[in-house]
Amino acid sequence: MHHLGVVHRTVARADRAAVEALSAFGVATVHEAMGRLGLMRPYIRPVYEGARLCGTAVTVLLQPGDNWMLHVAAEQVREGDIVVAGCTTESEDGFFGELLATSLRARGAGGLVIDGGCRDVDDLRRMDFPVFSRAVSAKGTVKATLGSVNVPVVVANALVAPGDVIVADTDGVVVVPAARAAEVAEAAARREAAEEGKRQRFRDGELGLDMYAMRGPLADLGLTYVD
Ligand SMILES: O=C([O-])CC(=O)C(=O)O
Ligand SMILES: [Mg+2]
Repeated sequence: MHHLGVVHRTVARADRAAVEALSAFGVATVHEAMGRLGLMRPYIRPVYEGARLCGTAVTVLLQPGDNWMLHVAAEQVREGDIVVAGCTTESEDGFFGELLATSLRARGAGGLVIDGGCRDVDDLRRMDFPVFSRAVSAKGTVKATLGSVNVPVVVANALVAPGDVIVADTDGVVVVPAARAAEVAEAAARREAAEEGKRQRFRDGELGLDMYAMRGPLADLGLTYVD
């Protein structure tokens, strides 16, 4: 089967309870909890301050300067999905704006991640429809070439399969494979608990040098203090 011109209607979405659990954590915690994997490149940024999202991926493979497949994807969206769009070739055009956001929201989508451009940012902020993109661009797009929906897509260096969990906040975007969602949520909770312990010790004035037993290894390497 060709990779372009295909729409998969059946998606194995990550377990809802696991998605809900992951939504409580920040991107850095989720990334660490899954073994420092799954991060998109940091050029993908929220289009307005404070945007955040968590949900299951409906994936889109776009052609440069063409947003046709976003409309095709809208029909495949279910409550709690995030539309995640990669592009066959780098493109910063404004594929997405408030009209498409209105459509996606009506279908139950919780946001968009796009390795392309986005426009109508003031409206998106007012709507509080979270979008993470590589660019903001007023340049319009056409509807002329086929891409695909719900195929595995590489988005900003991260492989996204339909149904994977996407978590995005001010720190970036992380992809959790659907099969790992519950396990990663548990690891994230353990990590947060451990960090709370460390936070209290730092607050009390303890130094990382002592907390992490770093003095010995630093001396072994010959770190020298000079008065
Ligand atoms: O219409 C478009 O092509 C993109 C856009 O600005 C919108 O969705 O509002
Ligand atoms: Mg518009």
